[in-house]
Amino acid sequence: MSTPLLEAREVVLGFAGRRVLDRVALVVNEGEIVTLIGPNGAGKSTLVRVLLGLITPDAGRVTRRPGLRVGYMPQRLAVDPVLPLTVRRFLRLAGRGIDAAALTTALREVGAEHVIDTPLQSVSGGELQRVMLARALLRKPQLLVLDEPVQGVDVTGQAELYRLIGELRARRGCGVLMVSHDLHLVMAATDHVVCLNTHVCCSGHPESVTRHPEYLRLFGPREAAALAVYTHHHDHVHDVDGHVHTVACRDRESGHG
Ligand SMILES: Nc1ncnc2c1ncn2[C@@H]1O[C@H](COP(=O)(O)OP(=O)(O)OP(=O)(O)O)[C@@H](O)[C@H]1O
Repeated sequence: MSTPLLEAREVVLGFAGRRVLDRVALVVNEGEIVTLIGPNGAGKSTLVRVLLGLITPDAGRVTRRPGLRVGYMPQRLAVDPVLPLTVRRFLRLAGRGIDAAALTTALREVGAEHVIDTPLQSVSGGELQRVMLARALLRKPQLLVLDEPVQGVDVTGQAELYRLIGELRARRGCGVLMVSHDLHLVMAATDHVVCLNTHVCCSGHPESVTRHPEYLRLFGPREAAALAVYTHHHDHVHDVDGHVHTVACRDRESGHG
């Protein structure tokens, strides 16, 4: 097997003395879709930034394949609402040397060619996510990093976006690391799930994770997941510094909790 695109080991990070990431490990291989799930404030976006090299961890190691081309779709887009900016112009700002053909191709690939001359502020939630995806594709990435790619999109649109992400992976052979809140939809669209709550609570192939007692205890029954309701039952608690205190400890095959 070739070397991973991205690998994190024993990553630790704190903000103002509060631990946000605690000995986190994660691997993304070529052509693999890895999904980070976890409740609000679990450290998902922070971990993504550490993996991208935007934040240096306090301890641990992040290894990216040398010369790795990454297409990053951030969680938030800060665009001045009064700035006259069409989709075409917004995508041009993504980097030097982006020609008209590349721009059209990327938009066509995500099914959003029709909004090319629409002001960015006027596109729908689903169209905006597709435009952001097109922007990430412009770098011809070997790894796509998507932070909540279906936010602001209705359930049907979410399923379509996950299908599109799967198609892009198949067509381009790139790896995908994404952050999601919707367990139900993500389960069908990912190869590997990492459940984060400061530390890795459990991880593995979605099939085995969904059968894993720890997963069931973390996220409740499938119906609850379908409603994207987080019922995060732990056998441990986190103190104000983010440290883990075990309430009832058991050895588990995937992850520690
Ligand atoms: N630059 C920062 N300075 C201080 N604290 C921060 C900073 N960035 C993130 N945090 C804190 O770190 C914790 C993890 O935040 P993060 O955004 O990574 O969580 P998340 O899992 O992505 O949450 P959500 O699902 O709500 O997007 C939060 O408590 C947040 O307030």
